[in-house]
Parts: sequence; C-alpha cells; structure tokens
Amino acid sequence: MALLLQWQAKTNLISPATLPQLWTRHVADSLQLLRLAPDAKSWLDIGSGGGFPGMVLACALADIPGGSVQLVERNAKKAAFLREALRVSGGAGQVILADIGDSVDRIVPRIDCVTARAVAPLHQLIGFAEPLISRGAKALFLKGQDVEAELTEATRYWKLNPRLHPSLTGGQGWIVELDAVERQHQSAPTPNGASA
Ligand SMILES: C[S@@+](CC[C@H](N)C(=O)[O-])C[C@H]1O[C@@H](n2cnc3c(N)ncnc32)[C@H](O)[C@@H]1O
Repeated sequence: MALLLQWQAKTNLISPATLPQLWTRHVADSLQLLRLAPDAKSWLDIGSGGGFPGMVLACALADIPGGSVQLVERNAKKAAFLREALRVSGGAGQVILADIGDSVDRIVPRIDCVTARAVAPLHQLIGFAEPLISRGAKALFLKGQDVEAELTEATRYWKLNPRLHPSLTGGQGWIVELDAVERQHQSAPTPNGASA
C-alpha cells in the first residue's frame, strides 16, 4: 500500500476519491474473492491496474504451495507498477503486459479462477474469459449496482447460469460467479429476412 501511494502521486492508479477507504474499497474488496474459490491456486486477473484484485490475491497466495496470479495489464506504466509491487511484496505471480484479447489464447497453465474489476462490460469480459472458462476456470467478476442490466445485455450473446453474491465490503457491489458459458447461436435469417 505504501508503494501504491508513492506511485499514485505520479500515475493515476486508483480513483483519488477512494484513497481514504483504501483498505475496504480495494484490499478487502479483493480478498473477499478467496472465499468463493477456496481451492483455486492458479488465478488470472484481467486489467489489474493498481493491483485490484490481482495483486492483493498474489500476496494472499504467497504462502500457498502452487499459488500464483497472472496479472494481465495492457498499460505499460501500470504493468511496471505491478512488477515492482510483486518484487517488494513477494507476492506470487507474473505480470503480462498485453491486451487480454490478444493474449488469452497464449495462456498455457490451467487457470482455476479468472477475475476482473472495473475493466469492461460483462458481455465483453465473458468474451475475454471464455477460452479459460471452457478449460475449467471459474469466473469471479466484481460489478457495481448496474449488474442486472449488464446480465440482461450479456444474455443476448451468452447462455449463462450466474450466481450473484452481494459484496461484503458495502456499497451496491456484486460478484458475478460463472462456471460455464456458451455462445448464443443467432438463428440464421431466412431468404425473406425473418429469423428461422
Ligand atoms: C479502471 S482500471 C481498473 C483497475 C483495477 N482492476 C481496479 O479495479 O482497480 C481498468 C484497467 O484495465 C486495463 N485494461 C482495460 N482493458 C484491457 C484489456 N483488454 N487487456 C488488458 N488490460 C486492460 C486498463 O489499462 C486499466 O488499467
């Protein structure tokens, strides 16, 4: 957290308005995911930014044999922060400087749990994570009060059976848990333009 505050002075890693609630809004918000996937060892966080939830999970997993978090971040400055944060904290993980859309197919180790917070709308996140979910990963996406609208939009593209968990850290937050997803097949248009 000291390193985050130091870098925050030069790089916008988290919203300045949330600085007074660093430990609840960011650290506890991240840690609450562990209880939803207690056996997961291999994690991947999409768009880790200032390290939430990925960097916090990397610290929590540091003493667990085989525990590790892949932190995928496309912004070079934020990726540099994450590398330094892993170094000073001894967190278990690696930083991947890449756009998840271009790199997810190159993730070789089996991922037990894929996470994201404040990165993209749900239907897009599912698109990014689908290759990992289809290989057995659980998805845990931290979402805000618009979760119902995001789920409705996502079901236009995906067949889902989501579990919704209220955030333990207050506010209007939710965690969307997904164990399987399937792309919706658009029915082929008939020659007169109507859907079959
Ligand atoms: C609003 S910040 C949120 C950071 C962090 N997850 C949090 O909740 O504090 C979104 C981050 O996701 C990264 N990002 C957005 N789209 C991405 C993508 N397709 N691949 C990798 N990183 C992405 C951005 O560079 C940015 O650092």
